Amino acid sequence: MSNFSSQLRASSALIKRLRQNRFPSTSPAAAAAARSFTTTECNRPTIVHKRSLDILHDPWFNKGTAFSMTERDRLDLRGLLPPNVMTSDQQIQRFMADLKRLEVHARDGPADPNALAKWRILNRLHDRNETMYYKVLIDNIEEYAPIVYTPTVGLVCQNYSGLFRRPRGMYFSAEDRGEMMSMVYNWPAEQVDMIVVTDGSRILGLGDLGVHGIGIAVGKLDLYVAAAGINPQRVLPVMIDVGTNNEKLLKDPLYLGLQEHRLDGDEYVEVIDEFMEAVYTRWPNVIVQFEDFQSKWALKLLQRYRNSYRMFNDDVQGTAGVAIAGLLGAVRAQGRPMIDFPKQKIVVAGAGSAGIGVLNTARKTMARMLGNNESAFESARSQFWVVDAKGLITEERENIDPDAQPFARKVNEANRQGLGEGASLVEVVRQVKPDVLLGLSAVGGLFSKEVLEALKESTSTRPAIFAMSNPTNNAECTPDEAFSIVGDNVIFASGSPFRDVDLGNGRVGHCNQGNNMYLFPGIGLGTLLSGSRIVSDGMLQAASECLAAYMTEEEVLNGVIYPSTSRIRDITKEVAAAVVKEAIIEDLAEGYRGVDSRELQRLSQEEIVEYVKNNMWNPDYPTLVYKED
Ligand SMILES: NC(=O)c1ccc[n+]([C@@H]2O[C@H](COP(=O)([O-])OP(=O)(O)OC[C@H]3O[C@@H](n4cnc5c(N)ncnc54)[C@H](O)[C@@H]3O)[C@@H](O)[C@H]2O)c1
Ligand SMILES: O=C(O)C[C@H](O)C(=O)O
Ligand SMILES: [Mg+2]
Repeated sequence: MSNFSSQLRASSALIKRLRQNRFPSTSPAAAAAARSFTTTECNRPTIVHKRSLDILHDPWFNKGTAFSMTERDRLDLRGLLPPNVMTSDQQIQRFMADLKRLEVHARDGPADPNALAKWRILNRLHDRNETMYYKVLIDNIEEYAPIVYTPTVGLVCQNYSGLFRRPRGMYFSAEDRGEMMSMVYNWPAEQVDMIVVTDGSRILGLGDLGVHGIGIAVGKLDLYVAAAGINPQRVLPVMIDVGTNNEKLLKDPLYLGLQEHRLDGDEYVEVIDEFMEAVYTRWPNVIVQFEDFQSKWALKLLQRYRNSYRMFNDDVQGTAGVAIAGLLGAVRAQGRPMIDFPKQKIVVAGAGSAGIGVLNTARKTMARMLGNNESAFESARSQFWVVDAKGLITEERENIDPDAQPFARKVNEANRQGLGEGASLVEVVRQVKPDVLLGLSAVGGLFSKEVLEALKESTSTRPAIFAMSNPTNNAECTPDEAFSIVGDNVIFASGSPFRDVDLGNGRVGHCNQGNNMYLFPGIGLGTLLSGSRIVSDGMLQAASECLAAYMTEEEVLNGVIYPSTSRIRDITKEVAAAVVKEAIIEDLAEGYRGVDSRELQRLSQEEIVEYVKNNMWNPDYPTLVYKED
């Protein structure tokens, strides 16, 4: 508890913080410093140590037909390319014409039957010319995020053995024990800023996909580049292959990973420890994002590493922040102030790492609003009803998961509501009449007609449904079902993208995408640019509050509680700036590159945003200059 209280002391009241500018006005010297250390790197030529075909086959440096004639001469490329020098815009037009051919017979949107074919075309571009790939992605993020990221990335992981062409990222397997410290030097980049690592044990809601889960790390890092502007030469997707418990993969002769059951217990932890030591030895400043580890390990590994390494778990912490921002938006959408959040009755279906992450953070947020003390923390507990595969969790539950224990309903209290241990979701919704129904269960269709009918009796003027499980088929319900059964007034968010619903008479039922993509890129970028050695609770809270405050009053009243993906680069910049600010306030910011902590302290709020913006990579071709090794 004392730890919690000190976090609370470190941060002032939620509402106040949302709009507060706690930074002193800037001195001319600080402003000049901000300008000088934000010079972008892309103006400088890039030195390369290869020429000729080696350049064309290197996606980091290849420009294809956009190599100018002088550059072709300088790099021994004359005659190796068609003679017409193209601009990068012309290249993109040519590429897009090819990509769009697939759309002639396609329904657009998430159920696009050509999604996998589009992924292949984009992946081939990624393999041969990274700059152009990210330009296409950034300029068309709304259209292609669902291809390179959720939901198509799930399909890619499921079909990875057939789709695999060139490797991307690094694989550390149980067979590599004792070798990782040297293996890590096989990666060609001297500098790595961001690693996304998975062990493939719980990919989206698709279960254990073993080594094929590498696709999720690649997809997350695509967003790091596209949304956060992390330099693509400084990202590293990692798969830790400790085996798989997926019986189909164990028997599949075409499976690409270790065909043995997963390591467990101390043996498992030793592998992850060795990996962490190796990557932090080579790249002491790297940030490691843990992704799609099964819940059994996700929370334990987070506790193990979070105070000693610069790391976070996206499914636990990123998801929690996105959910809180959405929950606060849902309160505002009812025409009530955010401070009413502690009055919300919330039913959560799913008590895995994602559900528990949301519950812990929501409870702390309520407690802060209620007065930041133990009794506030205790009273916040009673706002949650948690249902897992065995039904309502009460204190009567045998062998209760210690992480779910704090949310078990007291038996007397549950009985008074006509509920008992293991009560079904529909019974719970009927009796509780919640304001919010939030799903992180990975069970598609869990919010059945019966459950949604029961939600019609909600005591809220505007009930909210968060069907957050991924990919599309795992969503607890669709927006069509939500609006048609519960009513036009409902607030709806889903983890995977769905189309808005036509409610007739020109009215639209808005489908929000409640996905951790709105936070993890900004958390990573903000941590990087602040130089904080850890990712603190305060930094995560600042990220979440920034997302909550991003939506205007008018938007939330119209049921829009998350921004559209087309704004993801802007929201990520703001989130990163909020994270940098919080790191400065908490005295965690040690600086980044030429910028030391004192210089960071002197920056005004606007300058921090500028600092972040100027350090975001843009997909422009640099001039290449050859030098011998
Ligand atoms: N939208 C997002 O940003 C986001 C972020 C993280 C995770 N997720 C999604 O959340 C889902 C869960 O992730 P996790 O790591 O917590 O998984 P998990 O498998 O560890 O947890 C699933 C939980 O759901 C419960 N459950 C299963 N069947 C149920 C039922 N019939 N009724 C109620 N509860 C039931 C299980 O008992 C368990 O507690 C996945 O689909 C994942 O894609 C979404
Ligand atoms: O990957 C996503 O789309 C969100 C989340 O991290 C998940 O595991 O479902
Ligand atoms: Mg995930």
